[in-house]
Amino acid sequence: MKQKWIPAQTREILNKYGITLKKSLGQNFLTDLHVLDKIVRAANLTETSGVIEIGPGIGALTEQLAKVAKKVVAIEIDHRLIPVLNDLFKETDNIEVIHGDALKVDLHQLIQEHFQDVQSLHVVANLPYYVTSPLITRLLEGRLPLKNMVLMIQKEVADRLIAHPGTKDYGSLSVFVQYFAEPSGVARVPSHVFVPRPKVDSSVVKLHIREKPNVQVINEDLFFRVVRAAFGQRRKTLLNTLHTRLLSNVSKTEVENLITSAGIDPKRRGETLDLKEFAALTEVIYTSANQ
Ligand SMILES: C[S@@+](CC[C@H](N)C(=O)[O-])C[C@H]1O[C@@H](n2cnc3c(N)ncnc32)[C@H](O)[C@@H]1O
Repeated sequence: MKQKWIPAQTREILNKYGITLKKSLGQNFLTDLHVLDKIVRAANLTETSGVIEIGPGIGALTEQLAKVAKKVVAIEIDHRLIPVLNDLFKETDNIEVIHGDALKVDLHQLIQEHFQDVQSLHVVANLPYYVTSPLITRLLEGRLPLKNMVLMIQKEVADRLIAHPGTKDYGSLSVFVQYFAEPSGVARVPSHVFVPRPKVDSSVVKLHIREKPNVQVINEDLFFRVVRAAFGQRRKTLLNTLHTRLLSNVSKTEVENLITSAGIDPKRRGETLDLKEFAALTEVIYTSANQ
């Protein structure tokens, strides 16, 4: 049966299977074909694309993705939804439903097993809000062979992903995401298109995965430690926060000299630095520690 993905029908499916939605799993289901279509179009899928969907719910987005992509593999944590998805898609041969936790599933293995025959790979999801940051981190850090990710997330988090240096939303998550990807906003989504309505506003963002990271860094682990330290105390100068949070084993004057030698004013605040400046800072710290 073709679904219309309107609220009444979503409730009907849930009633039929005796499912009450769990807030703890971020279960706010999309019930608007226009929004679903916007998400799918943003991913630039073709008939040779593979899609990993996280949290298919009762399959609203899954169905639209499968109409354009070669194959969709959808990972759903809630076992109660698996029979719903299997029933809905029993006649659709390019959708595979996996019961599992997207934070734990071995995604490299999943790609090996399911996506040998695709020309581009995408992650598309209306993400459960409680795992947004850990999931984005896992997907990017894993260096999966992705072309892009199109994600519906909480508006506040979306604003952080695309934020520029010196703005209130710019933080370590912005730097992390912008290191691996080029993020852009796709759409604001009003809460009334979900069943049930979430308390927060939502946005769709697209992360175009970079072939190489945005900047070259001498040591990635140190780079991200420098970034986290720099944002650790937002109202303090870079000098104070780096001395307190990362370089307490050397004198303040030495920290000051290091920052200056990276071409940065030690009195600036950490949240004004761009990725190139964080990379330069990492280099001087790394070099001085390894002399
Ligand atoms: C916001 S709903 C989206 C549902 C559907 N894609 C839609 O757009 O209507 C999030 C879905 O993710 C599932 N989920 C929550 N945590 C998960 C996890 N760790 N791994 C996989 N799925 C998860 C929930 O059960 C729910 O079905």
